[in-house]
Amino acid sequence: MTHPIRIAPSILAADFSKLGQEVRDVVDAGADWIHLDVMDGHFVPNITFGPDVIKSLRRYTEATFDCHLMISPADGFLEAFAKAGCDILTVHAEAGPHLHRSLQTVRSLGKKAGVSLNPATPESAIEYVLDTVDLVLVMTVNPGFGGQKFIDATAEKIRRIKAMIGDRPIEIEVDGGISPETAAIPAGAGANVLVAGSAIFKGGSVEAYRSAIQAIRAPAEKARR
Ligand SMILES: O=C(CO)[C@@H](O)[C@H](O)COP(=O)(O)O
Ligand SMILES: [Fe+2]
Repeated sequence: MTHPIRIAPSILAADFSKLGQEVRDVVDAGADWIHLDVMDGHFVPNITFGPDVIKSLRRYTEATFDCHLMISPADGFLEAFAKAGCDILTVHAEAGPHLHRSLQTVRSLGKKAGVSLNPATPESAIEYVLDTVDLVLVMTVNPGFGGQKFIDATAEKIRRIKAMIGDRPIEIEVDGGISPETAAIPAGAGANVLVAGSAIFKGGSVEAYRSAIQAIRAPAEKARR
């Protein structure tokens, strides 16, 4: 199944003092989804924000809220993130012992279920949950921080996941180190959702966001298969 290329700016790199305006601006600039990085200081060595912040951002746009939960365990918070207005809830395969249950819970809350893999986790970790997910998020850096370098070895993992998925309607997302220079690598391997934080928000204006989004989208669309 062919999905469109989607660009999902990560607000981790936005100006936190005016997050609502940043979300509005990046949607005006052509963002398809808004990527929200939730970090707990336990699963990853950084802390960001929780459901209350997401709920307050929901007022600024109707764009899809793509919530990347870097929290462990995640299950006790899924309902709160669903109620806050997340459309996609992605849990890490490494975050808890009952991945299948977490994904079932997300779907029972009426949300799209995503599963994410750290760079060191093999694709076999998600083999038995593929019928329970709408999205696979392949981390192309180690989670926790923006501004890191894209890990080239992840391209092979994306190709393998694409083959495993077959004709299921699952989207493949990549996250970390995505820029105009690297975007063609994951797109050529089979990813269709590209998260980018620093490469988009470093511009600081709607016009700069628009050209950064286009500079990522163009090579990805050219490379995609
Ligand atoms: O989940 C994460 C980091 O853990 C990401 O979503 C980053 O926010 C991506 O930032 P850049 O690598 O694009 O700067
Ligand atoms: Fe992320």
